[in-house]
Amino acid sequence: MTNIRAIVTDIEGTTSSIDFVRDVLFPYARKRLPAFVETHADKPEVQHWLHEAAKEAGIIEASRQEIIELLLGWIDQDRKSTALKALQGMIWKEGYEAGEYRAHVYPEVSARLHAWRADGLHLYVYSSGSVPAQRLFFRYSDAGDLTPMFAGYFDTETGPKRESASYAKIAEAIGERPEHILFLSDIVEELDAARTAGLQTGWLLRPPQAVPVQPRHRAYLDFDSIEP
Ligand SMILES: CSCCC(=O)C(=O)COP(=O)(O)O
Ligand SMILES: [Mg+2]
Repeated sequence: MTNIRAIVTDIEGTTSSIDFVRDVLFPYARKRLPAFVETHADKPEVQHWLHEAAKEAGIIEASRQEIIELLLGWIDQDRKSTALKALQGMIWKEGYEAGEYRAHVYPEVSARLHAWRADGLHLYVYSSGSVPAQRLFFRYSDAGDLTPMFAGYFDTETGPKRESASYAKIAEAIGERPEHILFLSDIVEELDAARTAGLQTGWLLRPPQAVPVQPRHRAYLDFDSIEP
């Protein structure tokens, strides 16, 4: 890799385990979502995202209960809906602040982020989780508060992660040429989209995943093997 000035990393499957998101965060949000919506539906931000969810599903006239059912179904499908992610983030906040869980990060990640920062690289996050959820995730990580490592955060309000236009927008927002940015993810379609926009790519294949014989992107088992 040459001339990397910025690294943009995905979260789930890249800095952190899919199991933590699936087995801790999603069930926490699922259990509390109905009461959260009933309690906070009068708040403009909550109202906005409930309306966006209904719009996305094409059910504008839906009752509150129908929207709750819709959102619970989306949690089960792991649908990367911007509206669902925003609402999940608000619910997770309560869990982090109550000390119910800490966000998982793989053991080598914190040291690597510190080393890259010390080398003058600028670090960013791009995840389907909402930006507030990303900030909470790294603030309450099991490696301590990692938010000082990151210069900025992007979510699907910038655009879907499998569309190259999203990466072009991120490069513009960061103020770096795409070829000077390394995007890290566990999802090959996201990496394909980033490459189409001109970014360099790194494919995190955390064990027990097998590295294909001819991977479409440079493959890494962990952050220690990445030399930007
Ligand atoms: C940081 S919020 C929790 C993760 C989440 O909801 C999610 O969808 C993560 O997707 P990613 O794009 O990081 O693979
Ligand atoms: Mg991922």
